[in-house]
Amino acid sequence: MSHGWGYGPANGPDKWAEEFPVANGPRQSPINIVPKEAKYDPSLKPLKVRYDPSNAKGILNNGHSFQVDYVDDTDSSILAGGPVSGKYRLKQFHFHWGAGDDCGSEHTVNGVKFPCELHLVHWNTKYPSFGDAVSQPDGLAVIGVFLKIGAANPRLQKVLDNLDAIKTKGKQTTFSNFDPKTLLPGSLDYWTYEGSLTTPPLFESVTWIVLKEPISVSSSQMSKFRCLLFSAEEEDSCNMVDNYRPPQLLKGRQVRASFK
Ligand SMILES: NS(=O)(=O)N=C1NCCCN1
Ligand SMILES: [Zn+2]
Repeated sequence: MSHGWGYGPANGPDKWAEEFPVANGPRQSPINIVPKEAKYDPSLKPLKVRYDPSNAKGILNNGHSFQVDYVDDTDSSILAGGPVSGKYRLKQFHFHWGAGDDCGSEHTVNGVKFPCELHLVHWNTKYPSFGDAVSQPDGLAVIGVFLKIGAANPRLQKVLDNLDAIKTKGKQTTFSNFDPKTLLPGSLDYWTYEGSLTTPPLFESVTWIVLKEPISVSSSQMSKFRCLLFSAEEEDSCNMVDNYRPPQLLKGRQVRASFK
């Protein structure tokens, strides 16, 4: 690829394998989840999630999405239990969304796309850092949460209120005192499978934990996501929309359910 990866016709998901051949690997993400084909696993533990709001550090337009970064030098914001062994530290959360309310999520359920999907990215503390963990087969655990059009979400709005300050690629601003647990639905029932990063370098290092229950977002709130730009301040403007990879082949993987 003569230019960086992205989501356009010249540098989008269909082209990623040219620079990142693992794109055609055996455990790529996202996938289409078929609930009737997911096996209930009674040995799966409940998810344990505890975040310290004071660990919130900043919010960044990285040119592909926007992310909220967390201080991860202690075990104060942790995911444990569920399908993972040990403790995974929260690194950041970000979203994927569509140009309209009819698409945008990366995972799908029975082929249904949601308008947006939240990813909370955690790394395995058996490794010294995120950078070390990101390429290990048990290095990351990402919680995926679907957003469904409905009532405006006041907890999400606290994040969206900061997007005007990071409109263009590379812009960042401080973002403090935010507990991402407030973005989770009431039920922590989940599907889980072994997969990958959904963006380059597409490392096959992710234990995916996709929550069954969506959270709400209003159509007006979705419009705020779409005001962000893929482009930098001095470049021609390109709206940040459709920043999602489509579902990939399951290649024999089992999807397990934490619920009956
Ligand atoms: N969408 S994803 O699978 O979370 N992909 C990621 N890539 C870079 C590091 C964080 N996450
Ligand atoms: Zn993601």
